[in-house]
Amino acid sequence: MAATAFHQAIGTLQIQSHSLGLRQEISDGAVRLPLKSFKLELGLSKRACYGSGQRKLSVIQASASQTSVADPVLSPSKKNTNESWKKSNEAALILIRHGESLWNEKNLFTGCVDVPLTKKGVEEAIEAGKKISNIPIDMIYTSALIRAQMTAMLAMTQHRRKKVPIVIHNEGEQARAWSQIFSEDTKKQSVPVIQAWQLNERMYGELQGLNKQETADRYGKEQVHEWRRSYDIPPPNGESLEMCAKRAVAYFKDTIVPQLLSGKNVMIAAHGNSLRSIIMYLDKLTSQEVISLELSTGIPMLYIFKEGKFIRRGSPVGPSEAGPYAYTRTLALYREKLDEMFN
Ligand SMILES: O=C(O)[C@@H](CO)OP(=O)(O)O
Repeated sequence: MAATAFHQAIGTLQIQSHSLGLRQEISDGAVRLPLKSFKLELGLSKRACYGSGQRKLSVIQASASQTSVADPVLSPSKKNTNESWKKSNEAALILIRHGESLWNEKNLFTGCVDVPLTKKGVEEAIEAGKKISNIPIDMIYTSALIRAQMTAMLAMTQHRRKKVPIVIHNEGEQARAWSQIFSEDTKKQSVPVIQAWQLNERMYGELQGLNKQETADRYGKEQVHEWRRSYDIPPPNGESLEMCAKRAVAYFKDTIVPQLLSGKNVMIAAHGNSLRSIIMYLDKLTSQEVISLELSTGIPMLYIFKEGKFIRRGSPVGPSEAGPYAYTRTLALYREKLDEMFN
């Protein structure tokens, strides 16, 4: 998939929802919002979809008629692949908070302490992988912490495209030289995994390793809630969400957005607070609104990057359902190609 081809993409998807048979609903059943066009979706409530405890958006019906093919799964030798790909003018962005860690289980402040997943966390990561198994992924970004890396790798074991996630070692000349791949075909069957400390969990300062309940008992619930969820109040000697955002959002804008602009579909596996700061940026949440933003472990969130805008598509539903593929023609076609290739 040529990066330049993406820039040449023409035309926009302005398909009326009636012709697609799309309906959109808030999954608690309380609100139903028929979409007039994809564009209107931009006007949906900012807080419509975060994690299992919150309201979720899901598409419940789709019958898109498909005419052109933006086809990243066709083998490179097949004709029309490049031409077809040029027609795609969007990229998928998947955000996943890691599965439950051993310190989540113990209710300890974790921050930048590098703790692995529990068995439940492993299962959550695998479940998350099933949910995104039909969404194209060309690049993976994880934090430098093992719980996010485990989550990304376990999720990829479920992907139907069966590309191999390969950790990129850029830490020195020798690391680069010794990890080279000498087959272009093999490279095409792999997904680079970039590890970046900037995506790490917020540094929790002197709370790291303390029990959350005991800390609340000692310092008061309100104080601890301020440390945990306010935008600009840091925990003792730690990072506020604002400080975390400075590095996480800067990395997102400087490194990840250019990949999306070039048409690459990206997955980010990171943490409650580094992802809260990125979502705050993507959804233009205020410092007040971000206080109530909670992310569940192992629930993937999907955004479509199109014409320079991020359009939240909600949490992908089960792989057997139409789910988020109904949201865009490109995703629907990608899934159709996977069905052709692997069924
Ligand atoms: O302990 C942590 O590192 C984080 C995420 O688990 O906790 P909190 O929910 O308080 O931000």
